[in-house]
Amino acid sequence: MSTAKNNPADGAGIGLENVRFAYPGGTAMNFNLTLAASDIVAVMGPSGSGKSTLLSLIAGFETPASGHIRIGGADVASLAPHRRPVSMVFQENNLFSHLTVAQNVGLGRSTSLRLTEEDREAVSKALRRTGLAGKETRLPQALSGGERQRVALARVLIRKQPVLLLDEPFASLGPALRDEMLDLIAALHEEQAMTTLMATHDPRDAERLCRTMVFIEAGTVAGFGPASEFLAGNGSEAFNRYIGGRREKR
Ligand SMILES: Nc1ncnc2c1ncn2[C@@H]1O[C@H](COP(=O)(O)OP(=O)(O)OP(=O)(O)O)[C@@H](O)[C@H]1O
Repeated sequence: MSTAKNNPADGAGIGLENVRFAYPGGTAMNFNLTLAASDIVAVMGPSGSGKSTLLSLIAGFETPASGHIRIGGADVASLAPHRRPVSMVFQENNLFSHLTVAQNVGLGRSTSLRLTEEDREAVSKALRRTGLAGKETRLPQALSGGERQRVALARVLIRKQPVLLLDEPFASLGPALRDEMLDLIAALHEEQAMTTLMATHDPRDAERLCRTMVFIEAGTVAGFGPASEFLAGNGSEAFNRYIGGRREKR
């Protein structure tokens, strides 16, 4: 693993220009957003505002009705999800239940699991890096929730894509595991400098990890700027109302 500090060449800038999308019978969404290469970004906003949809559009799981999505300057609109330079980690179900830990990670190199010696070494290294050495032959159901998410991150590591999308990846974990995972992502970002977007409802996640805030409301980017400013209450009134509501719920 490289110990190099953030190198902008490792991440890719992301640009969404008038990206229009609606689920059948759903509200019209329209996203405009420019993110610098290697930024680490919190995507926050009320439930149902469109955070997961935004990530799915970038990953290619949803197709816009119109507009442009650029990654590293290239329009990725016509590329299938597996051809985009993107890795994505969901809240759960990131792993194939019939494959071992090592095989699930190996999929990051070869979807047919035809792995070279170098690939196998990369898998072992990624498992060591994520604290999973010794668990190579386990099936996902024999792991804790935190371990399963670490397997998903090990796969991200060996894919080495310039963009990482995290859709509430720690929502099902307790506070201690959550902190451990945030630290792991911060360390991976330090090493690989991938442009990272994390959808979360928890301002503490954003505070710990993110430089930039994207605030989504009703299917559009309603706020954008330094995360520290938003979290200090200097972002927008709508963001403060949203965060205030969440703080009262705790
Ligand atoms: N597959 C789908 N088909 C139809 N409507 C959908 C689908 N997925 C999401 N929606 C709707 O689109 C809107 C945006 O959903 P999305 O999941 O992007 O919100 P979110 O901000 O990620 O919410 P949450 O914080 O609750 O995860 C919601 O009104 C949701 O009900």
